[in-house]
Amino acid sequence: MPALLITDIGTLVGLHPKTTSVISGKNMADLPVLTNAWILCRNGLIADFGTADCLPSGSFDVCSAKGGYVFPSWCDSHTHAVFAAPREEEFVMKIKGKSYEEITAAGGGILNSAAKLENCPEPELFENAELRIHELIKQGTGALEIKSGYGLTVENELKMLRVIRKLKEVLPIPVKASFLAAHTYPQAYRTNHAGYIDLIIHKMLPEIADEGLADYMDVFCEQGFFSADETELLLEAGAKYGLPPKIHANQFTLSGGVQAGVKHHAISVDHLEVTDEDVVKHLAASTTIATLLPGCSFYLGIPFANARALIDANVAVALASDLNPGSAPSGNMNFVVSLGCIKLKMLPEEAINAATINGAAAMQLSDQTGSISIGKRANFFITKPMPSLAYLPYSFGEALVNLVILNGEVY
Ligand SMILES: N=CN[C@@H](CCC(=O)O)C(=O)O
Ligand SMILES: [Zn+2]
Repeated sequence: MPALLITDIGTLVGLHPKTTSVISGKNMADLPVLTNAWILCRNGLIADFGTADCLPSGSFDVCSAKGGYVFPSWCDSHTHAVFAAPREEEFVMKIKGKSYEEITAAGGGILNSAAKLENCPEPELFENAELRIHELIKQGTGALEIKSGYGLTVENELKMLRVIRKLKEVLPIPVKASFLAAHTYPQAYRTNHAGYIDLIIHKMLPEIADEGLADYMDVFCEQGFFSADETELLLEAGAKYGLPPKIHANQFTLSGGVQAGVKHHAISVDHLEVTDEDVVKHLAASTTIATLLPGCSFYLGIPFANARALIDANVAVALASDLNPGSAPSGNMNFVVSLGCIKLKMLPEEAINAATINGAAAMQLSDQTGSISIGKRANFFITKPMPSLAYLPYSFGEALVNLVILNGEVY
């Protein structure tokens, strides 16, 4: 593969040193940039960058950024991107005034997706997801976490995780898999919670570990789903198989999920639409990342997470899409960054750090992506010319990504 030189970059964004793996608190407002820049990609990696007054010499393919901004690819650390079918029937119920809980009680929700997935052959599930993810890549996403959790039986959880494994093999971006059988109780275990937890711990986990199908252990810790005690039991079981936690916590209530996650050294606790001082205190005293999902709040009409309190307490905040058919049907990270600014009151610099380097950290990928640093994967996107950095989140909904470069090649 020939080296690729990108010239005429208006502003090159996110020049954190390669040693910076995560950014917390007030440091999140610091987003180093270089104007009138170039970047050189070799062997799939960032080989060098600099300013237009000292262009590198040698023979390369050359591509002009035409004055646009170059951003490190979005690192979307929380998605449910493998699903069989959308659920726009629930969308219409929602428009008519039904809540997420009411829709779930009426046969919608996670069990609706599980029924659709049960009837979807594995090759079709894979093709659907692959197409969906290619659309996300065109919108700037360059690293992705994907959860199981619409299987809820041994067979169907394995089906989901094998689809994710195949996606890891064929996609040009790094992908991480989280095992989320503890997403809800399947119908057969509605009144036998202990039985389902037993199935997860003694049947699913050993098989998944045996095939190396998951990177993380996930639990939906929420009233009506999995309690904090059940979450702890599941996290302990996951740890025995070497799966660190990344969990759903405090989406609707103070579920105890944050405290359970922190206690078990979670890489991240995600959602946090509901927080209190104790939650913030626990996160501040830990290295656990707070991953906020404003697309879910926007779509469901639930409160937005208190990003300011978390940042003020020196917590590392990441932003992710939560792409799923029930509570966040968009995986467009440009919109997520806009919501981070508009609804979470994050500065553009904070939101961009949250969706790049901190997203990478929430997937333990910041040694290879999430910033423009020599030696990292050459994964970035070029925008149309913009008047300023803040213009990207400001002009929400505008398609600003002009060109995507992955592994040093035009995508
Ligand atoms: N909260 C739990 N899981 C998903 C929603 C899943 C669904 O409704 O299908 C979420 O992260 O929002
Ligand atoms: Zn989720």
